[in-house]
Amino acid sequence: MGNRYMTTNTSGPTVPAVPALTGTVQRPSGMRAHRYRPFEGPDLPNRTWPSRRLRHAPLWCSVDLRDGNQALVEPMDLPRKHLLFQQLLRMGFKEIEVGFPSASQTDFDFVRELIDRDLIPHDVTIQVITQARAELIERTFEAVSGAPRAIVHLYNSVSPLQRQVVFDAGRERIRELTVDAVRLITKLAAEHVGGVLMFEYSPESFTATEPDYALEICEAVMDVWQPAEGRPIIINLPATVECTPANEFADQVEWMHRHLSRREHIVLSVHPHNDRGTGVAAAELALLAGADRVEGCLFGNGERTGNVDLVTLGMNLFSQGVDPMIDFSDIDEVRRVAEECTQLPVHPRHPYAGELVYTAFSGSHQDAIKKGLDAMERAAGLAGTDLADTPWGVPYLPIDPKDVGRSYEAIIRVNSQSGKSGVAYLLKTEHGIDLPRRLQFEFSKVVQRHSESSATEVGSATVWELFRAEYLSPGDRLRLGDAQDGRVAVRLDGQEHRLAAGDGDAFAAGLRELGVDVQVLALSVQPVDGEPSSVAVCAECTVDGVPTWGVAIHPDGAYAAVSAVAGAVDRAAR
Ligand SMILES: CC(=O)SCCNC(=O)CCNC(=O)[C@H](O)C(C)(C)COP(=O)(O)OP(=O)(O)OC[C@H]1O[C@@H](n2cnc3c(N)ncnc32)[C@H](O)[C@@H]1OP(=O)(O)O
Ligand SMILES: CC(C)C(=O)C(=O)O
Ligand SMILES: [Mg+2]
Repeated sequence: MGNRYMTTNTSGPTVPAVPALTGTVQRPSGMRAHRYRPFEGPDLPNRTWPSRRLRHAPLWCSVDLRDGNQALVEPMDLPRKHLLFQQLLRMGFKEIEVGFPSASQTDFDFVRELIDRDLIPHDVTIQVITQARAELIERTFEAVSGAPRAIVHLYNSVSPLQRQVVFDAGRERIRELTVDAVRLITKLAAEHVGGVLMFEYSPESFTATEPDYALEICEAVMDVWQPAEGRPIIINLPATVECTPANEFADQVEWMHRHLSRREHIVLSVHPHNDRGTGVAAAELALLAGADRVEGCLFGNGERTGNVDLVTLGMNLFSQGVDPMIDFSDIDEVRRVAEECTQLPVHPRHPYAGELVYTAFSGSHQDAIKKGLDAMERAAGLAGTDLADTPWGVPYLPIDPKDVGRSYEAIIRVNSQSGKSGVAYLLKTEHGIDLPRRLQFEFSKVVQRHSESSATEVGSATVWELFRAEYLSPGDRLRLGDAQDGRVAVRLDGQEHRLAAGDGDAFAAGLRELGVDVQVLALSVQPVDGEPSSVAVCAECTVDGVPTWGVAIHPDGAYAAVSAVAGAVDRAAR
């Protein structure tokens, strides 16, 4: 059965959608959609990628120092390149494209410094890119001379559009140009002094290229390089401009994966960009479709809308219980270094790393998070395990912020969208006071009134000030004095008395004898950390038949109970 909302099929024209159920009729926008055509990918009726699952991390290659760098307003200078390189090493990247040394003196010098100053760990491979032009290839080999492990990465665009408008050449000519470049690289690689030299080929604009031609050109490249045991080749399939939905990219990758010869000697790599905003999805589906390796940048820096974001990709694996093989445990430091090197801010809502992504303002989210965290603590206590090793299950928080080096401090922030639980969470975590549920309702209205009138966020210091002003500051009707010999001094409506101070109930009985209509419904008592350690008492009372709360904090528990009841009477008169 067809999808009732479908507006096109692959062969027919676009027709306006007419959703039958809601009665809504959508009108054509008048935008010039007729100028654009979908790219026709390979026909792959028996695709296998949809039923696969990602169970392990791919090989990662950071291209921050090349593709990310070439997209910056001010490309990185040497100190910034070193800073980012060191950060990538700390995170555990083992393949790092460090530049385009034939294109810029800075990149050339950077590669030379890495090699000459012995800055490349023995298990790390640097990668350098070059166009298919002899003088640029020769200069590239000069740059990597003496490198212990290096990948020379050759690219040239093979799409029909670029063949026509950039190179003014047909398929044959482009293949010759490519093969000539690979011959030169093969020769220079054989002469390479130093260590291991590997080769990567990218048919640039792969996603906009006829599949049979992309395959033909990769086969021609391999005929020259002759990949074999111990002599692999990296075939990198770039979505230079992301121009297909992620599922179609997956089809393209699976098609290549199945058709490439010598597959066992190929590291099949993908290089997604993010023009449609689906770079991460494209990379994930490409891995299901047979790719072994992903090239991308931290936080999705790169040309236009960026390269695929390696942080999101890696953390997506992590959140499914798969070790990403990259260390994101200090995400704020990674973000700080990336921002310093690229001079680009990371969005506050950036997945896993943005300033606001572990923060809830809205009441129902805060309530669920608070309950989830409480349940986690109980579960850890019952199992006798460390909270950090307890299976994670907190609503609205896909991962434990502590796993990326964040604290719980910013999880709940209060504004006019917040409810009782957020306010209660702040009082509990910042001041150690666990409000009884009905008091949470009462006090959250005080906070709500304040946030609506100020139209701002209410920080935890303000919540505490509001709490003190509401519950802990004496008013005019009833004030307590010293307690002595089981009795407490009271000033009620301007008259001095001494009443029994045994507990809240006895004190309330004394007040009733003085004509105050007060009943104690419940007293909640809890210890509060501090110097000296104190007791907090929340007294649920009725005064003149009206439910009213009083709160007191005091080192002496009995005095705190009396004081809380006095507070309720005093508040009722305000
Ligand atoms: C998708 C990608 O990210 S690819 C990487 C792109 N990165 C960069 O371009 C950053 C660094 N680039 C540069 O500094 C320069 O472009 C250089 C040094 C590589 C070349 O500079 P120039 O010779 O001045 O050429 P220009 O910058 O105008 O590049 C266009 C020329 O390169 C040719 N070209 C583009 N790509 C390739 C390629 N992969 N192989 C061979 N020639 C190519 C074009 O056909 C054009 O040649 P033409 O002038 O004869 O028509
Ligand atoms: C792999 C290279 C050439 C690239 O950056 C791209 O095609 O996007
Ligand atoms: Mg790119």
